[in-house]
Amino acid sequence: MSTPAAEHAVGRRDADGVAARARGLTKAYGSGETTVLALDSVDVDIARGRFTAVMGPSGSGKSTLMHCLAGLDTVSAGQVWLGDTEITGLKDRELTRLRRDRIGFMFQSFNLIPTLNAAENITLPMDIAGQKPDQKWLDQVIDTLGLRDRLKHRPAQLSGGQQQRVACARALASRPELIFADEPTGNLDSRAGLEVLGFLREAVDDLGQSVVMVTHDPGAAAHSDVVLFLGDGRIVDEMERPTAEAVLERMRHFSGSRPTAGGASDDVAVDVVLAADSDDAPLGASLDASLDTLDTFDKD
Ligand SMILES: Nc1ncnc2c1ncn2[C@@H]1O[C@H](COP(=O)(O)OP(=O)(O)OP(=O)(O)O)[C@@H](O)[C@H]1O
Repeated sequence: MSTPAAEHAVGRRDADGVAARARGLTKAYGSGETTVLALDSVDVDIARGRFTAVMGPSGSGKSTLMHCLAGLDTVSAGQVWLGDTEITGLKDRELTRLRRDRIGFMFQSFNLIPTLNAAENITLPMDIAGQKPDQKWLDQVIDTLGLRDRLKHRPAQLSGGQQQRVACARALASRPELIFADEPTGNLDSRAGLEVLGFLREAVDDLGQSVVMVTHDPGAAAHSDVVLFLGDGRIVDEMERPTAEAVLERMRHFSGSRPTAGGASDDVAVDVVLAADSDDAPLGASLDASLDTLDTFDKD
């Protein structure tokens, strides 16, 4: 999945400002002796119109950072903004509306509703919100993602890659200010994963979207404009125009990396980069995941 940074244009950095921002962002889980400091006073700017990857060893705080930036989790201290809106301190109802109207989500598990076809899944968040999609934009997204002839198919009738493309279209449908993608290629074989990364890249380059992607895969991170490296709840490094090799090298030298259940995190990264193509993409989205989706796009 290695793509030299030079192969793609750098997203429109700085020109359009900051899509999300955090200052002194601190998140602690638990209390007393069992407190875990998942994020330790993080300052970060997520540039608008760029593709940002977040990497780091298991337990370094990647998901927590994404959840706090997306208003899916509360913070212990510090401030978070989406564009000019400070989201820390918003009430649940306001946060739900902000997520629904201004943020797109992609998850490793696709989170599609099994009983709805692709077209219905794509517009579900907007349907729930009572919003009418901009048909011209929607057509552009559907064609860019190559989903035109799959719109009537249900998730079980689609490959894993196609399901993730539907999830990508769903995230793009309302033209959100920022798309958060949590391991979007984690359940895909490397060919389908490459495709999805290519579409995220196009969403940034051709459609002007802003994307933040959490990944363990240096090959996936190489599709981004900039990689933020987390270690022990802090941003410890940043890499512009990453290549898979440079990211892998950086990960190897990580200090404070914590072992995962399956082995050291660096080994995971190496495995993913070296993994051979496989055609056995997992199919089907679980009902639990689908219910999570409904929660995420909750009505107000
Ligand atoms: N709900 C929770 N309760 C207690 N501790 C938590 C909770 N969620 C996360 N943590 C802890 O916070 C730290 C950061 O977790 P986080 O999931 O953000 O890491 P990560 O970098 O995304 O990890 P991974 O790569 O394994 O998904 C970890 O030590 C984790 O155990």
